[in-house]
Amino acid sequence: MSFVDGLAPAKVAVLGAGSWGTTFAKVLGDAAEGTGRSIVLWGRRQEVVDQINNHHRNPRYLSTTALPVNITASTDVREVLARAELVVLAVPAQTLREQLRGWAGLLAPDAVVVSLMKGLELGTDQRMSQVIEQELNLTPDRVVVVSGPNLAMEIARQEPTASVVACAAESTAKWVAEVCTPAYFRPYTNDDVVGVEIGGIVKNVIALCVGICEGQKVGDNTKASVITRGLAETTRLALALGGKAETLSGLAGLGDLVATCSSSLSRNHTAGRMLGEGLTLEEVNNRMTQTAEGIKSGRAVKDLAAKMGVEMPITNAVVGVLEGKLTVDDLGPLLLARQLKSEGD
Ligand SMILES: NC(=O)C1=CN([C@@H]2O[C@H](COP(=O)(O)OP(=O)(O)OC[C@H]3O[C@@H](n4cnc5c(N)ncnc54)[C@H](O)[C@@H]3O)[C@@H](O)[C@H]2O)C=CC1
Ligand SMILES: O=C(CO)COP(=O)(O)O
Repeated sequence: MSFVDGLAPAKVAVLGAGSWGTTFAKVLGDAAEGTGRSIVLWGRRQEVVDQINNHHRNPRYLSTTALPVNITASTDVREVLARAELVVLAVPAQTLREQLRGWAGLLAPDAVVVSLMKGLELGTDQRMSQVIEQELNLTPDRVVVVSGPNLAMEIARQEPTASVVACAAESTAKWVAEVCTPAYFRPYTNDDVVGVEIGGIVKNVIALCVGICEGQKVGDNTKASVITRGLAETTRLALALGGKAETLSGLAGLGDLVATCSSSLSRNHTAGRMLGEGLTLEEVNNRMTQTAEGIKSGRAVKDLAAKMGVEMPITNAVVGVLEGKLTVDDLGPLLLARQLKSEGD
């Protein structure tokens, strides 16, 4: 198998044909041009799969993007996973464990698994790489996380973007980075899987808060304050879990936080804005057609931080709003009334 012998994979499976799964398949497909490598997408809906196979498009998620011809799709996960040396996972975080239980026996024996997901599992407070290791019985050297300022729509338009490919084993991270490097996408490797995942998870919660600010029509000082203090609490959690501070000041930390908190393309930012405008969470959920991970992961982050003894006031306040214990108008006064402290604490 190629991971073992160092050769690039001949087949890559991407499970999840939503916004990011489809876009990342395009990244892989463009990078594979002229190599003979095939990219096979698994989707749940026959009409999505048919559109990809017959028209090289996924109009449900990426209406204007033409997909490379080396991408095919199927609803048959067995067929998609057969002989795939690299398996990329892009389903909503809270559904991953259950999905993996059905897929576990179908993976090729030496497959490397990549998580594109930015969520924390409710109830267990586990990161997606931990869920993958547990359910597929994989060692950390075969589990990779891709994360960074990666708004799918911009990448689908081939706008220059950098990202992070993280794995405990540098050789695996390099192996994966080499197959996802088309001209418009530049991955950097990193061995800090914890820091990379925590950066991607918590920025969604902070983006909900910045979205709330936007919905309330407060200005840039407030949003910059939330972003900066949001990064401080994200970094505290990552460090407590064994992550590195420099990861959080890199692409998967600050980079993703800035992209998500500033972009109207972000689903978390959009959901926050609607809350800030006065919609209830139920109304927001009814309007969302794509996954906004922060809505559910917020609670898991709060629980994990409490378990680790890490102070996360912005996360706690956002969860208070999501759970109906606080109104959006309570947020500012609550956060500002906290006891004064040193910026570095
Ligand atoms: N869209 C983006 O710009 C980015 C998304 N991500 C992350 O990627 C992950 C996936 O997000 P998107 O593709 O954007 O979401 P999406 O909402 O666009 O697509 C989710 C996909 O999962 C499928 N799905 C929904 N429920 C499912 C279930 N119960 N079992 C199996 N499949 C199910 C949907 O049919 C769809 O194909 C999330 O964790 C997100 O945070 C990360 C970076 C960028
Ligand atoms: O993770 C993302 C950008 O890096 C996408 O953010 P949203 O899930 O909020 O759209």
